[in-house]
Amino acid sequence: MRTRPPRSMLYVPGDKPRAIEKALTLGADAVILDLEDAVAPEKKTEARYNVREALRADWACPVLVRVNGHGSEWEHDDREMALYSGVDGLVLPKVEDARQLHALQVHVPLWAMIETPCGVLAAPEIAAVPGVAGLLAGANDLARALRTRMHPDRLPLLHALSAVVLAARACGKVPVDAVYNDVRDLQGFERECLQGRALGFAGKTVIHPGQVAAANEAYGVSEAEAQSARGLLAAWSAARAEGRSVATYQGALVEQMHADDAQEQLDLWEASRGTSSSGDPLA
Ligand SMILES: CC(C)(COP(=O)(O)OP(=O)(O)OC[C@H]1O[C@@H](n2cnc3c(N)ncnc32)[C@H](O)[C@@H]1OP(=O)(O)O)[C@@H](O)C(=O)NCCC(=O)NCCSC(=O)C[C@H](O)C(=O)O
Ligand SMILES: [Mg+2]
Repeated sequence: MRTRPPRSMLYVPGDKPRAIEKALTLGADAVILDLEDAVAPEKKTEARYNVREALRADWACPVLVRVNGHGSEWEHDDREMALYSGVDGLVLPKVEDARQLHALQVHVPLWAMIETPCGVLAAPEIAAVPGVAGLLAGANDLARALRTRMHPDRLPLLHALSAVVLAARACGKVPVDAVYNDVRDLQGFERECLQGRALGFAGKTVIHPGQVAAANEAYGVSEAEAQSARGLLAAWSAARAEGRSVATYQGALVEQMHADDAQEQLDLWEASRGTSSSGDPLA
């Protein structure tokens, strides 16, 4: 079966049963049940209980749990509950040191959040840990730590965001972009998706039902893109049949890497046909 990285990963606060129930049907490629920053300290135990119950449900997509941070009083119990309940992966917030991950003896994929200056600087070692499936950028914590402000074009964060993409891609792992805070501003969200895709992210973390479809579309392969990939591959095959390793398609240079990219786009297009539950986006 062809697989694809998640286009959308929906955070759902662990202390909001209504939102958890709703998340079952929203069409996200993955759901992250959150026990960390979306849950107040006095609600941590209740949220962990809710998440344990939620993991029993029949989900159409992989379900991950974001546990509380390394060294927190809740981290151990969160992790044990999630692993015991059959979670599809753990999201680890504010990872700063690969040794933290090497020490974890778990059997599920790890998604490391890069959201501190130390995390950005250690991203290459974190991404290289064998159990790490992907890196998630955390723009809110990064902005706070860098003493910058959230900015429409994200200029102050671009270096860090690109560092996340570089580290993940260098290790064959999945880079996932940060959340967009203004849930009423769909246009701004779509703009940021396009920017994230251009930077090399494979998908986006989202925080509201209204953002899911737009992320799936922005990070998916459109019919027009698939068509163009087919055309490029035909031009490339014709050139190769004549012994050439350079071609043009619609006036632009085509070499092996362009053909590889077009083939990857076509594979993703095929994998994403039908519902989001067809195939495992996190496999
Ligand atoms: C951002 C929100 C607080 C907005 O809440 P609200 O104004 O209540 O939303 P709506 O009234 O528009 O909600 C409409 C219905 O949708 C459901 N809903 C809302 N959010 C979700 C969700 N995430 N998943 C599933 N369903 C959701 C509501 O229940 C309403 O349903 P109904 O009753 O049927 O009308 C809120 O959206 C929210 O809490 N979002 C998630 C916040 C979160 O998870 N935060 C933590 C992750 S982000 C982060 O930590 C950043 C990162 O670490 C960093 O550093 O950057
Ligand atoms: Mg954060």
